[in-house]
Amino acid sequence: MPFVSIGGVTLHHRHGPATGGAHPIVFINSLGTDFRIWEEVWSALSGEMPMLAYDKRGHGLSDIGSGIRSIDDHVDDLSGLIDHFSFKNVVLCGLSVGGMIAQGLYTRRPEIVDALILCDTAHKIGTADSWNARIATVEAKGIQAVAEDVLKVWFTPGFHSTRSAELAGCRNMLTRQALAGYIGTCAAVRDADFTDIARRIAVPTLCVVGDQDGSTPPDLVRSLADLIPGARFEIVRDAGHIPCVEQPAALTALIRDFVASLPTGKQTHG
Ligand SMILES: O=C(O)CC1=CCC(=O)O1
Repeated sequence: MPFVSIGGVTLHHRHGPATGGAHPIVFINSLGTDFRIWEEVWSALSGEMPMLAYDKRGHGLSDIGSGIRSIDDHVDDLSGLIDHFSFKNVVLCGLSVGGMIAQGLYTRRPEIVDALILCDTAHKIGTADSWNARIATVEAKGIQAVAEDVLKVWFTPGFHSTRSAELAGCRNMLTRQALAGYIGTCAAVRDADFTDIARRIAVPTLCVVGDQDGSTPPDLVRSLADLIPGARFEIVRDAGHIPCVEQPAALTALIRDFVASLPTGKQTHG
């Protein structure tokens, strides 16, 4: 079964065959999602590079361990998981809070990270007031009470009107997350500010965003790219906050092209 205990936290993961490519890629999912959001990207890239995806603490089938105090708790788990699989020269591909976790891991262990793909993420997401309001609503009424607003930022109006089964499945995924995992991760995002960290990123970085992302809009993601020396910035058309679900082919093409452009040995700049 695809479970491993890292520092006492049971993590649910998916591990692709260690074939092809000099760079293993590790997918890190967003708030309220589990690693199934990468399914179509995973299938398309399968065999091209070693791959790892996992449910972060308090999400999907992973445990919450001792709780979530900050992004650092998620970084602890990711660090241990990468060691468990003896991955080196890693490309971290993080979506939203997953992008913050990627930036956190790079800062802590730059020697194992060769490149970053920062998807629909930023150095700072939302405001303390917006996160506190969401936390209060979820504490009082459950995730269900914020689900329709969240789904509006996750996906474009076109997705809402034409892909009703996927929308329903994603609603189920969101509303069935563990309350403590969801609330703890909301608070971790609220308290995170990676502005100074982003300025010091010295590995090749691709920042990518859906053109209709209502959570981390293109201008915000562009401002993240502007902070990171040499970062590439790309927009995925007809996508909201989760292009790996809404436009997996376009995102896969960007990932494939970026990974192919990486030198086989680590190269830093900045
Ligand atoms: O759920 C949202 O509002 C979008 C989001 C913000 C941080 C994250 O990981 O997802």
